Formats: sequence, C-alpha cells, structure tokens
Amino acid sequence: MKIALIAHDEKKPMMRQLVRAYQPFLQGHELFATGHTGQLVAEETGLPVHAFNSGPLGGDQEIGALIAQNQLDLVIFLRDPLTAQPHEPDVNALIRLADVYNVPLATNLGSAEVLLRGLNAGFLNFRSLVAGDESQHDHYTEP
Ligand SMILES: O=C(CO)COP(=O)(O)O
Repeated sequence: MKIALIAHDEKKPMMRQLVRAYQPFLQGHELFATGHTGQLVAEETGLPVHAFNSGPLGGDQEIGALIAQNQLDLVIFLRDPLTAQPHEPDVNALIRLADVYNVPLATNLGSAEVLLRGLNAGFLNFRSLVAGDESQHDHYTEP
C-alpha cells in the first residue's frame, strides 16, 4: 500500500509517537510525506520515505496530485485545528481530493490508529480493486 503521512508542526510530536509505535505496521509499505514530516518519520522508523516539499511550499499539493492519480491508498494527516495555516487552501484541497477518490484519510490520532490497525488486518485490501481506476469506486454491493 502507498501511505502518506503529514503532520502540522504542533502535531509533529504526536506523529513521532505514532510512527514509532506502529513502525511494524508501516514496514513493507511505500511511505510518502511532506518535507519535515518525512524527515521525522524516517528518523523515528528507519524506513525509507519519499519526502515532497514542505507543506507550505507545495507538499500538500504534491500529495494531492498523487491522490488525483489514485496513487495513494491511505492518508494520515495530523492536522492542527487550533492554529491558522498560511496554506489552508492547500490543506483543504488535499482533503477534498481524498473525498473525491474515496481514499481513507485520518485527520487525528484516534482515526489514525483505527486505520493503521485496519491496514494491518487487511481491511484496506479493497484498494487494490480500485487503484488506478476511479470508475470502480462503486464496485461493491456488500461488505
Ligand atoms: O504543513 C504541513 C501540511 O499542511 C506539513 O508540512 P511539513 O511536513 O513540511 O512540516
């Protein structure tokens, strides 16, 4: 699976804890991140991470572009809901695209843990059915 990890500055300590705790679940997957988040994920996990630009310099848009190509299977975006971000439009655009393409997206620690446990349990395997073909998004009639 292709997983994007992003954290606003206030949430970076939380991201450190999350990826350290779930390193075994992340291992074996392809990791992508915005610039500074990518550095800390690589430091904490020792795993290879494809780091894009920093968020305010276009990193969210680069990850959004991957979503638009249906190239991401899971996004964990620990957003800071209490601090105004200069690149708020980019943040909103990324989240909007995840909704357009039905990509599972966690925006807080609780939902991140659920999705990572789901990933480990194989709940995201349906993504291989839709990857690269958004017309297949309504492929299933039963769970
Ligand atoms: O601002 C961000 C996401 O909107 C995160 O960017 P960095 O990972 O480069 O700090």
